[in-house]
Amino acid sequence: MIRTGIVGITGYTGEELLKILSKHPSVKITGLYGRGSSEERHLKDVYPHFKCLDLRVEALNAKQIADKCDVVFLALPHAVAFEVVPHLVDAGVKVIDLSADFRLARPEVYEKWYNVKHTAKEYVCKSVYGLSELNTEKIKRALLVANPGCYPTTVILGCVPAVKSGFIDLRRIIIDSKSGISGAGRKSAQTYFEDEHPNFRAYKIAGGHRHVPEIEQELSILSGEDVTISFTPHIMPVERGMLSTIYVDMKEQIATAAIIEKYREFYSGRHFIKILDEDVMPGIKDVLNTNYCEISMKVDERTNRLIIVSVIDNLVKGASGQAVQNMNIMFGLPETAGL
Ligand SMILES: NC(=O)C1=CN([C@@H]2O[C@H](COP(=O)(O)OP(=O)(O)OC[C@H]3O[C@@H](n4cnc5c(N)ncnc54)[C@H](OP(=O)(O)O)[C@@H]3O)[C@@H](O)[C@H]2O)C=CC1
Ligand SMILES: CC(=O)N[C@@H](CCC(=O)OP(=O)(O)O)C(=O)O
Repeated sequence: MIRTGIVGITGYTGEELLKILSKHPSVKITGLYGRGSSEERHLKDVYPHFKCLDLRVEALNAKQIADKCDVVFLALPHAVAFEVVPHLVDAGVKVIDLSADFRLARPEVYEKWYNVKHTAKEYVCKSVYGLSELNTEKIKRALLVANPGCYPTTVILGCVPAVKSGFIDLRRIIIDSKSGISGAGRKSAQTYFEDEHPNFRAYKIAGGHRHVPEIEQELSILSGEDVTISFTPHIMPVERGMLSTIYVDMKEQIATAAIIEKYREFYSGRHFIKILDEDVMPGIKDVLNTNYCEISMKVDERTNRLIIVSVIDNLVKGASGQAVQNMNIMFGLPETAGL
């Protein structure tokens, strides 16, 4: 059994990790860590609905975690884990970090977009960007996986076959994404439901969102060319789910059916990616509580633009589910184990 720890258990993604890992056939949960109280608490005092699990929540102590765990999931806000990661990685513990701290290859880019000093720069080059379907071989050998952001997961999976194919303009990709409120973390979600619900609005428009450099970095690596995007995120009035609509200009005329074929070939054998038939549109309900990403597309013949729609559950494929998929890959298990 893989001895597994979750840090940040009181948050949305920590809870989702526990939900998945407590039923995983190859996992024994050996550590749950939170803050708020330096005293150990029973899990059922944090989450009454997990009363069947006889587990305790402890205060974070990097050295103790390393002794008790083979793998640790970090479900903490950005910049909180800088002190923990080096300790765990140096002790040979595998780490899957759900924050953005190790996603951007250049620490100066991270510092600019996250407005915080990167204090574990030497670990950035040791990390692998954990988009499971695209970096499988590197993830197999990784000690530190930087789990992708939720918006980047829908967007990159939705457009990478087109981006790699050479038939689209890589400087004019327009992305319009909508996220359930859990994407903002538990405290912001509570504030939203108290003050705003059921509002629907855009935010951080015109290149203002920190997922812009992450998406551009990965699409540029995958295509071998500089990719530029326009990205507009929205909050939608549901707890979870994410839908991205991606508009790309085509350099030649290609029929929708031929593009769908290319996508199916690209993702052949990848269990969690479903390329839908022409004119079948995915909705967030179709993927809720699952690790699937469903993708649909159609060519707008009037404008010669390809329009792609990609949906996930932000807490599963967009965070904790993909993190477990990465753990499965790292430990040589079937990718679908526990999922
Ligand atoms: N929610 C989502 O859809 C996605 C989230 N992510 C990323 O995953 C990470 C976790 O997100 P999420 O679960 O939504 O966040 P939450 O805000 O719901 O949870 C954050 C967790 O971190 C703990 N925490 C906060 N500050 C500190 C601190 N200074 N020291 C120690 N612990 C702290 C919180 O404890 P306490 O309860 O005591 O405040 C809580 O357990 C973030 O980096 C997020 O950006 C990535 C993809 C999608
Ligand atoms: C709805 C909402 O507010 N979403 C968050 C997504 C942030 C997130 O999850 O950030 P990382 O994936 O980079 O950790 C936001 O836009 O800031």
